[in-house]
Amino acid sequence: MSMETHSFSLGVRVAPFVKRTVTVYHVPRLRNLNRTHPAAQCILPQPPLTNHSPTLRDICQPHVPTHILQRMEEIGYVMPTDVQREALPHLFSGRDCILHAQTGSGKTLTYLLLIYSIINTLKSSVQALVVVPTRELGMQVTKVARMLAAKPTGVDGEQKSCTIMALLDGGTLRRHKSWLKVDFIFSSSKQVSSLRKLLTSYSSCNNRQTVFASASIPQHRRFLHDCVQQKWTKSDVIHIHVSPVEPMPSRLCHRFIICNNKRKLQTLLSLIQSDAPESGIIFVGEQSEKSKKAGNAPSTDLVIDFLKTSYEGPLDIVLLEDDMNFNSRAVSLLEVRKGGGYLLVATDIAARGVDLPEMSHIYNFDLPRTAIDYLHRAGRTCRKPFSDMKCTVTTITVPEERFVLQKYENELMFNSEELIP
Ligand SMILES: Nc1ncnc2c1ncn2[C@@H]1O[C@H](COP(=O)(O)OP(=O)(O)OP(=O)(O)O)[C@@H](O)[C@H]1O
Repeated sequence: MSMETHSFSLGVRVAPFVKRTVTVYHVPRLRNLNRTHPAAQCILPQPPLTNHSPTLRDICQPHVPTHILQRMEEIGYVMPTDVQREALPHLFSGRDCILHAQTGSGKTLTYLLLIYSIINTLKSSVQALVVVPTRELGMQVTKVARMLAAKPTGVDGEQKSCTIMALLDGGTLRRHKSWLKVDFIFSSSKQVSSLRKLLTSYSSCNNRQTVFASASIPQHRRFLHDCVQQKWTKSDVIHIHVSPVEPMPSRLCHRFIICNNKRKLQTLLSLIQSDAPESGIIFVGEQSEKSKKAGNAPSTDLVIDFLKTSYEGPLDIVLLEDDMNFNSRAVSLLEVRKGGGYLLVATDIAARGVDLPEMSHIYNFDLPRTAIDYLHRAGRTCRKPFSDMKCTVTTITVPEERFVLQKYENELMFNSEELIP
């Protein structure tokens, strides 16, 4: 099972007695499934919003504390996105769910509203656990959770806001230290086995509510079957699949440009100069072990050095890659979140759920390794629900790789427009 998951613990002050625990796995990539389990139910999209559509408050009112609803509306969350409208009633009913919806569609708020509908901040023990693949994501989900938990403006009532603690890199819960280490994408068997333990030994699917949230579940029926067979979820788990025929937002414009390897850097510069983006992410492939052994500089350094000497535009150039230590990565993300124009040169660590709503341009300097990686990189843009902001993903490819991009187009059902250099 190759899974990436979101993991951070809501360290709220709660009592040993727990009404219901919630465990959420924001899992951007799940193993393929071939069979539908009879008990599992698949929910397909409902009709689009009309002016009589329920607001988030209408959907959440009986379940989520008023002060959280007030904060939610203060932040600007008024109308539900499709996944929120479809998933929340099932989540509030206590059902295990697999939330399968596009990147940037609001899955984080969906499971946080469920968590706030359940935890009791006057009692002390851990009542909810969110598992994410990288520290950046853990901090991001923590930030949204803290925003929702803050006391609404002008409310003096007794309602105690809860303390949100991100347990990153081991955290204080000793017995769970092994799997609270955040900062790896569950790909190796060792990492996946610690996740299996989390799913099956540290707690049972019968004494918790389990939610998987993902923008990509290739052959999702098989994953659904595994969930029930391996007792990761209860047998009546619901698979909520929003926009099943459109894995990526329709307002995303895909482009590609063919050039030889020697011209890639210059081609990137010309693209940035002609697009003049307000901000952009330039995804670069991770350096292979062979290239490291040969003492070559990583592609990220080559791109950064080239842009620092050749790019004369107004945007700051920022680096975010796996090999950086956590503090340097946190500084880079802080830099980018400050707003203002920037070009973020990044490896795929920035492709997992990082939320930069103003991002409009994505450049694949190196081709993503898989179609799912393409989807998650592309998903770093088009992150403003209800907005018609035009967003583009441009892939720079050498002639012999064109067929790979075509394969991704077929798998993810999109078309790319060719730019002539
Ligand atoms: N109901 C809403 N109304 C307006 N904006 C929303 C709403 N729900 C979420 N958002 C915003 O949409 C953006 C994307 O939300 P979020 O990060 O939860 O998406 P996601 O589905 O988890 O994406 P990914 O699959 O990439 O992790 C965020 O900036 C969030 O603030």
